[in-house]
Amino acid sequence: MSARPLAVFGGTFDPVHIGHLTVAWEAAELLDAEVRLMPANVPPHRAAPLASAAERVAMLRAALAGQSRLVLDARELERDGPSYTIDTLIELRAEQDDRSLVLLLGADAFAGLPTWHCWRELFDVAHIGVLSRPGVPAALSDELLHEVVPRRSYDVDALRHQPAGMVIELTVTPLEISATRIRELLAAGRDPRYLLPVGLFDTPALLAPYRD
Ligand SMILES: Nc1ncnc2c1ncn2[C@@H]1O[C@H](COP(=O)(O)OP(=O)(O)OP(=O)(O)O)[C@@H](O)[C@H]1O
Ligand SMILES: O=C(O)c1ccc[n+]([C@@H]2O[C@H](COP(=O)([O-])O)[C@@H](O)[C@H]2O)c1
Repeated sequence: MSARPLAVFGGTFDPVHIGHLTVAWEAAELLDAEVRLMPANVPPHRAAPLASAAERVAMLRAALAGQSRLVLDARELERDGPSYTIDTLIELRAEQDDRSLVLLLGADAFAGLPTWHCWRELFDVAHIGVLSRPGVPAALSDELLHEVVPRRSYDVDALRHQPAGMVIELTVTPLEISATRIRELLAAGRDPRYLLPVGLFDTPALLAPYRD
C-alpha cells in the first residue's frame, strides 16, 4: 500500500474561497496526503450553483495556480445527473487498489451524511476526515453516531495503513468563511478581496457570475 493517503475534498465551490484552501492545505499536512479538490457537476442536495461547472473549474484552476500540494480533479464533470459521492469513490477505489482513501468533509457536511445517497457504503470505500468548521452545532444524529462511534480513530498512522472504514477528526484553523457570504457580498457590489484566493482577482471575469 502506498504510504501517502489520497484525500478527496468535494464541493460546489461556488466560488472556491480561502476557507476551502486553508482547511484542505492543513488536512494535507495533518494526513501527509495528496489532496484533490473535486468540484461537483450537479450538487445533489442544493439549488443549482450560480456559476456553471466550467466557471467553477476555471476559478479552481486560478486558485490552485503556483502550488502543487492541492490539485484539481474534475472527474465529476464527466458524469451527468446528481454527482453522488459514492459513485466517485467507487471509481477512485478501483484506480487506487488498496491505497488509503480519505473523504474530507467540513463538520456541517458530515452532520448531514445520513441524507446522502448510499451513505453507509461510503465507509466501505474510504475513511472520512472531518474538518472542524465554526458555527456548526456539535450534535450528531443517533443514526450517524451509530456508524461513527465504532470507527472513530485518533491515529493518523493507523489510517495510513488501512484503505477505508475509519473516521478521524482533523482540527484545522477555524475560519468562518462561506461561499454564501461571498456571493452576498459580490451581489451587493462589495469586494470580498481577502476572503478569496489571489488568483481570482487577477481575472475579474471569473467573478462575473456573482456580480450580474
Ligand atoms: N470555512 C470552512 N471551514 C471548514 N470547512 C469548510 C469551510 N468552507 C467550506 N467547507 C467545507 O468544504 C466543502 C465544500 O463546501 P462548499 O463548496 O459547499 O462551500 P460553502 O462555503 O459551505 O458553500 P455554501 O455557503 O454555498 O454552502 C464542504 O465539506 C464544507 O463543509
Ligand atoms: O452523494 C451524495 O448524496 C451527496 C449529497 C450532498 C453532498 N454531496 C457532496 O458533498 C460535497 C459538498 O457538497 P456541498 O453541497 O456542501 O457543496 C460535494 O462533493 C457533494 O457532491 C454528496
